Amino acid sequence: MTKAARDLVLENFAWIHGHADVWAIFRDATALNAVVKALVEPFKDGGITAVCGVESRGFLLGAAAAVELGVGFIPVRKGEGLFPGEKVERRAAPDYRQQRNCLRLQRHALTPDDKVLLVDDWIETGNQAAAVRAMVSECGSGWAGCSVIIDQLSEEGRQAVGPVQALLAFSDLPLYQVEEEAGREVRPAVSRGLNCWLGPWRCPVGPGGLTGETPGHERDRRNGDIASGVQR
Ligand SMILES: O=P(O)(O)OC[C@H]1O[C@H](OP(=O)(O)OP(=O)(O)O)[C@H](O)[C@@H]1O
Ligand SMILES: Nc1ncnc2[nH]cnc12
Repeated sequence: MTKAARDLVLENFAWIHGHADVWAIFRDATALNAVVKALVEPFKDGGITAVCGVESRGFLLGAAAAVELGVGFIPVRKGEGLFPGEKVERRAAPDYRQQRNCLRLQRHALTPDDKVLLVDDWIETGNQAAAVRAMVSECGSGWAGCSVIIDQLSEEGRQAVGPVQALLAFSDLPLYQVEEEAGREVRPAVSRGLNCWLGPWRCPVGPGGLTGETPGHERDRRNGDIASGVQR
């Protein structure tokens, strides 16, 4: 019997230092194949004309989903990379790491005849998806919704992104075993990830203090524990 996509996701998913390693799912040929097929299945007869994907995990999954659906792929760039032609742009509201991304889509990629499906690995605040939806709408195209591996949306976030199909809910993921990874007892293994980055920090030490970015300092949102001692 063929293993279900969600089982293969759970088999391959890993936490590394509190961060979700979704890339591990893509490394496994069987998991990747099953996941892509499962992501598009609910939309097979939905009249989708294009799949959108947000850089970078969304590029990989979105392009594979587009091939599976037999439609083209529309990239939404998040970085500064070269992207020829006229663009539609949105500064998305903060993502799950409190970062504000400038999302860009090529204006000529969409027409009013299009009906777009956004494919991504994970949706949390929904702010990237909401920004993509707004850009698609600005082009006059239709919106089918989102297909993702992991759904971590709040009810409020869900309103903004339209119908969402997911292979797993966030609560289906294994817990992150903090003390196992550290090899010593640090605190109870209660967390389902430390993915909320604190972003810019300020240390009130020395003349004028110090500032910087602390991607390595994360907060466990589940129990509100500041793991690094750095304050937001
Ligand atoms: O629902 P939101 O809070 O808006 O976040 C969703 C986005 O977060 C992840 O990307 P990430 O920023 O981690 O970039 P990556 O794909 O380059 O790893 C994920 O692939 C989504 O695109
Ligand atoms: N908690 C999370 N970990 C990894 N990628 C994500 N994308 C959205 N939320 C995420």
